[in-house]
Amino acid sequence: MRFDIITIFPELIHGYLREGVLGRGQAKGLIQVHTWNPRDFSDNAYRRVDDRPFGGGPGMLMMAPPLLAAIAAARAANPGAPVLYLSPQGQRLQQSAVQDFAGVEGLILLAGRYEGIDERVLAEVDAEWSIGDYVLAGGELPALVLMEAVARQLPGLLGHADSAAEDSFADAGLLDCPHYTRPEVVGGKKVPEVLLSGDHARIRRWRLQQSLGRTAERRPDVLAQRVLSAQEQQLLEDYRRQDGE
Ligand SMILES: Nc1nonc1C(=O)N1CCN(Cc2ccccn2)CC1
Repeated sequence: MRFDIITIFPELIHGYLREGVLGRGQAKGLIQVHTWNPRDFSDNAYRRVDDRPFGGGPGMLMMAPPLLAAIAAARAANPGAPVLYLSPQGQRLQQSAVQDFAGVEGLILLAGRYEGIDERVLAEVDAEWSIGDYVLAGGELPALVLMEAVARQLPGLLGHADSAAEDSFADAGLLDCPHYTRPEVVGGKKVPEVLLSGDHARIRRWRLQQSLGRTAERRPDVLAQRVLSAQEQQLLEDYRRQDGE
């Protein structure tokens, strides 16, 4: 899968790509990442990419011509890839969209800076996406968040094949269950005995029950989006009863 990132800070992207799952994905040839710097497409000697907003107002905006030229170059290198603009005005990125993106050949991500971009650039943007209702300094982190979430879904990218499939949100929208590892006792707290039982069916049931209970307690909005099976309803009732004890 090929990602083309349009950014005036390519090092913010390449620096992060040297480590972790994205770095390994590049090394394995599972993903290719290219950056395009609008400054390289600026038609003035100062490589200017921003200017004051018409109508006044604080801050600067990214000018359209360098961005449009960078988008055209990215499209030529990544034909058919949708152009996504990361911005607080976008639709909220959820795991369902991440899984859909994992199925495409390529993505072009536009990382904005300053107070935003000239509105006329949006004629070349297929969709706007937000990683959350807060305002960052630029779109590079959101682009990396989207890329990493998508890359984790690519077959062969993660060490343990199941880990992406077992992602809590990938498990049809439940929060993750508690996890434990050695030592068995920490601060007087023991590992739940079910996890030491070797009874894998019982362990699976316990983990599902914990995920259901946690989701009900912390994210009832997420649980409301899921139709529970009879077994899941029973597990959740038992969880609530134990919790109430
Ligand atoms: N939250 C987010 N989820 O995606 N992107 C963000 C985000 O905060 N940012 C910071 C501002 N940038 C520039 C900007 C400013 C105003 C309007 C449009 N663009 C975009 C990326």
